[in-house]
Amino acid sequence: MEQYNLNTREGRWKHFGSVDPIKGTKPTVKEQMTDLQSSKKNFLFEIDHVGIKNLTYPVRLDGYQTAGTFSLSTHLAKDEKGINMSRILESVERHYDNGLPLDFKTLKDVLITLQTVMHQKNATVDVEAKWFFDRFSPVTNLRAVGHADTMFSLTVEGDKATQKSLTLTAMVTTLCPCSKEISEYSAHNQRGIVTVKADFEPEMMLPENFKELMLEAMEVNASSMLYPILKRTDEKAVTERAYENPRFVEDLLRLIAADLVELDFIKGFTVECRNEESIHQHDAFARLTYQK
Ligand SMILES: Nc1nc2c(ncn2[C@@H]2O[C@H](COP(=O)(O)OP(=O)(O)OP(=O)(O)O)[C@@H](O)[C@H]2O)c(=O)[nH]1
Repeated sequence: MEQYNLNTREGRWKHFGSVDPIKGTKPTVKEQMTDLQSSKKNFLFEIDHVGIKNLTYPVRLDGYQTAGTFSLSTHLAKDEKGINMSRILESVERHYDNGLPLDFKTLKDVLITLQTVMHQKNATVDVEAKWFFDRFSPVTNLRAVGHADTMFSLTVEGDKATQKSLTLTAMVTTLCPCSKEISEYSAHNQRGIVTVKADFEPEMMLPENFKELMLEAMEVNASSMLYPILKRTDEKAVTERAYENPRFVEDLLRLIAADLVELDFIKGFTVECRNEESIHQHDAFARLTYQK
């Protein structure tokens, strides 16, 4: 059996079974390599979306650097075999600045770059990321960091956006009206998860605080909001507020919808409320879609 020098990395690798590369016959220089993706003939179908999913990349949202999960794609014409996928990351990198700024303007710039380098007629991005913001306790006014989940979604064709939406997911408290009504004391309550997907006019400027306005509609209509820090005076306040504002999952859904109807920059929405029931093992939910 061959003896290797175990005092070197290479020797140890061979000792553990690594072998030398073979003398290959295929080109090693890019210009001589076949570019299969760029072959042209009738490939039967055009493709609506082809690209990458589950790309984790740093984003910057309202002063916080956080992790974004990206899906990026383009159209593909019928006579083209494949896209050049490496160009997707190159397009993101071109707009990267200590994290990709997570706003519709930057996403549009990325998509225009992507569409151009791919020579395709449109491009789409979905980015999911945590949104962190200041949250002050209701009585003691102590600052701490709260969060909600976002998904920014955008499509461009040429230099115009053709689809633009934001999905926000936030947690709230709901106190059961039925339980309050029938019980001698107390009322059961639960953590509710509210998701709103708001569609915007693709080329319309949004108010600077569009995320805050949507989040406010989702939180203030609940029995109580959630806070990172609560001292005893705060805890008393949120407990009593919840008791004063009981909500079925249907109530919360309809009250949020009424607020969203009043937000002019939203042209249509889907809202879903899901209560993690504290007296059941299952959840309660309600959902509605509305076009203005
Ligand atoms: N189209 C396509 N590409 C894939 C697939 N799976 C992996 N790849 C990618 O193929 C890429 C390499 O191809 P290209 O991006 O075309 O590389 P290239 O031709 O050297 O790049 P350019 O110089 O920009 O043309 C790698 O980034 C792989 O991730 C697939 O199913 N379809």
